[in-house]
This record gives sequence, C-alpha cells and structure tokens, in this order.
Amino acid sequence: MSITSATGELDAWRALPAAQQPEWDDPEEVRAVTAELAQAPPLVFAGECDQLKDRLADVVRGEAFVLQGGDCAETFTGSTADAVRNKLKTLLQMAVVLTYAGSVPVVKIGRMAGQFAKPRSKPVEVRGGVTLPAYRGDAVNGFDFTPESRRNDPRRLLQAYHCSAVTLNLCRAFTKGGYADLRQAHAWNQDFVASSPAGRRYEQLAWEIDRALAFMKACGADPEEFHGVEFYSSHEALLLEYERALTRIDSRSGLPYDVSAHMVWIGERTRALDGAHVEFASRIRNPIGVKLGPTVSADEALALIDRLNPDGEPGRLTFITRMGAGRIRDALPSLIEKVSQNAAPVAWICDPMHGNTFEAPSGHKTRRFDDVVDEVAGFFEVHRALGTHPGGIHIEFTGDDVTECVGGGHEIVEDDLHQRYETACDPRLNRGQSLDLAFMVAEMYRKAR
Ligand SMILES: O=C[C@H](O)[C@H](O)COP(=O)(O)O
Ligand SMILES: C=C(OP(=O)(O)O)C(=O)O
Repeated sequence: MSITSATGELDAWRALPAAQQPEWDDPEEVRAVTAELAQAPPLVFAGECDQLKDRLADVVRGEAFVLQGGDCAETFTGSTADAVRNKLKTLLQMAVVLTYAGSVPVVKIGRMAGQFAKPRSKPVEVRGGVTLPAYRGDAVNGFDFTPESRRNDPRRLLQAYHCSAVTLNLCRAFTKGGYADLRQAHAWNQDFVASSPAGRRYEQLAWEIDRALAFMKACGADPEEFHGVEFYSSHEALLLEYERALTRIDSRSGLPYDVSAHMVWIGERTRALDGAHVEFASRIRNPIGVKLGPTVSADEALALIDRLNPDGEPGRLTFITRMGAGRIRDALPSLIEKVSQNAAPVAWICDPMHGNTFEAPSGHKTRRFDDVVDEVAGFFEVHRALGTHPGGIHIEFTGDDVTECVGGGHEIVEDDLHQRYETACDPRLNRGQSLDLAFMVAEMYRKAR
C-alpha cells in the first residue's frame, strides 16, 4: 500500500457519522493541536502491538488469560507516581493470584496511560437548575461544574498525550526495572497485609510462590527470568481526531498503527457498523477490542468480525462482553455459538462492570460486588457449557481504598459510599475488592478447565 493511499484510507472515517465526539468551538485550534500531536513521538511501537497480538492469539487458543483493568477515567491530577504505582501493584497482585491459583499465563493490559475520554449517556448535566455540558473526560473538559471548566478545550488533547507518556514511562520502569520481579511478591502487599482479609490471603499465596521459586532455583532455573513482566496499555479509541493524529505508518511493514496505546477498543455506544469508529479501527493494525452489550445480535457480531478481522488473524479481535449479571446467561450463548460456527478467531473477555451500574439512594453511581462476581460466574458457565475458552476479564479498579462499589470483604454498604467516592465517572473496585475478585476468578478458571 502506498503512503498516500494509506493516508486516504485512514481518513475515510471523516465522511461517516461519529458518535460521542465533543463539539469544539474553534476548529482552527483543533487543527493546530492535532498537527502538533501528529509530530509527537509514538507512545508505543508497532512491534509491541504485534507482540500483544501474539499474546492474544494464545488467549484465542485457550492458552492464556487476559487481565485488563484500571481507572474508569484517568485524570491529569491522578497521573502521579503514587497513584500509578498503586494501580500497577494491584494489577500485578491480581495477575499473580490468577497465574498461581489459576495456573494460566496472564496477559496484563492496563486500562491506563490513555483512558482520558468518556462516552456519556446524556450530553448535558443538570445540577440545581443549572445545565452544563457533561464531563467527557480530562482529554475534553474539566470535572468541576462551572461553565469555564466544562468548556471543550482542544489543548487538553495535548495534556492527555503528555500524561499518557508519563504514565506509560512509569509503568515501563516499574515492570522492567525490578519492581515487578516475582521475588517482590511480598513487597507489593506490605501496606495491605495487616488491614485486609484479601491481603492476608494473598500473603499466604506469596509464601507458596517463594517456595515454588526456591524449588525452581534448586532445579537450575534462572531467577532472572522473573525479573520483569510484559505490560501493555489500552484505552477506548473514542476521540477520533486524537487517535488519527497518533497513527503512524510502521517503517518495517508499511502498515498503519495507532501508537497511542498497544490495544484500543471501541465502546458499546460507538460500535455502529457504518460508523466512524469501526471504519477507523478497521484501518489500523493494533489489536482491537469491541464492547458488546446485551442488545447486540449475533449477526452484528459476525459483521464486526467481517469489518475488523476479515483475514481471521488470531489476536486481532477481542470481544469484551458487558451484558449485566441478569442477562449474561441468556444473551451470551447465541453470540458465542454463531461466532464459533463461523470458526472466527476471537478472544472473549468479560467486563462485569458496565452492565451492573445503578444509582444508590444517595445519588452515587455504584455497583454491587456480588453482581460483578455473578456476571463473571455466568461468563464461565456459558463458556463451559459450550466448550469455548473464557479468555479474560476487563475491570475498572483503583489501587486506593475507595468506597465506590458495595460489598466485598470489607462489606461496604450504600451508606458508606460518600466516605471515599473519588471516581471521575463510574464506580471502581478498590484494592481489596479487586484481590477478592482475582481469587474467585482463579477458582472459576481452575474449575472450568
Ligand atoms: O464508563 C462508561 C460510560 O462512560 C459511563 O458509564 C457513562 O456514564 P453516564 O451514564 O453517567 O453518562
Ligand atoms: C464506556 C465504557 O464501557 P462501555 O462502552 O461498555 O459502556 C468503558 O469501558 O469505559
């Protein structure tokens, strides 16, 4: 493909309806910002995206499990060393639990280093009779409820890029520089072990891992093998101007990659077959996820496969189902059956968060930990019944001790939600709830095999 024809194809989305795009007041400013982004260094390399595709191909074959997670909405002020380390630590702890207790290689994908834009149900928010544009993520406007803050500001796209770079740089340093060394499995838990039942359970597992590592060392295995881990970044490819500006032609292959993240996904609200998001994603070579909610039909899923993975490349396409605990057992089987009949290589991941949100009497958006667990259980049951592979989970979590979802080991109740409700959009599992979930999922995975 020539560079000129590749560029034309990469812009084909511009002629199609693009849902959930912010209205910017000054198109000239958007042009200036995207021109600057188009010159900015890539955040990831095409070869890394291909490596993730290989790992996801293992998932398709039933040989690995995906743990994808992080904030609902990252914020600029949250791009600090402490916050990033706490999230990463939680992800690493969950991955260790899944790898050890579930006996499966875990592909670690952060919902991190780029998750700065949010699709919204309503374009405006009303508070006390005042109507302002909805908050659409720090890449678009501010969270504070004032007209100045809620103005869509294209310069925020640059800040999103820089915060993504800082976050990814830290993640790379933590995961390659010794912090993620399996021999540190106790150290990640130090601040947690005394205060939480999940922390104590994890500590026991870390001792078992110590023994296993000592055994392997005694057998001659090289301990340096456990020094670092592979970590990949992902976010929703929502703001097409931003994603397009960060798309580059790979010098090795001449093919386009969106270098804003290793993997990007298309959301439930933007997956229209004739829409701009699917068109854009069909042109880039990254691994792509698509969220599928309870109203998706099997024919739509097949049409998405045709558009996004016509060559049947394993690892290219992941379906992230988010049906809700009450719907998954009815809605998922026919989807999987039809896709399997077509022999389409798809990785199936369960997002047990987005179909289980409700509003507490206090007005806080929340989720029940039990519903989250029940949706994952339904996901495993369906795959088990059909003989297909439950390929992973996609969750919203934070490494901090927030009170945003109810239930879990600490029994957070609706009256507690106000205590530490810090999310900029949807409720996240806190660290204890995340670890509890990892133990339960590991158990489900072991049984499913
Ligand atoms: O994270 C997903 C969506 O952006 C979020 O659920 C939308 O929330 P809203 O319904 O409050 O707009
Ligand atoms: C918006 C999201 O999810 P969904 O598209 O599934 O609603 C999300 O994961 O942030």
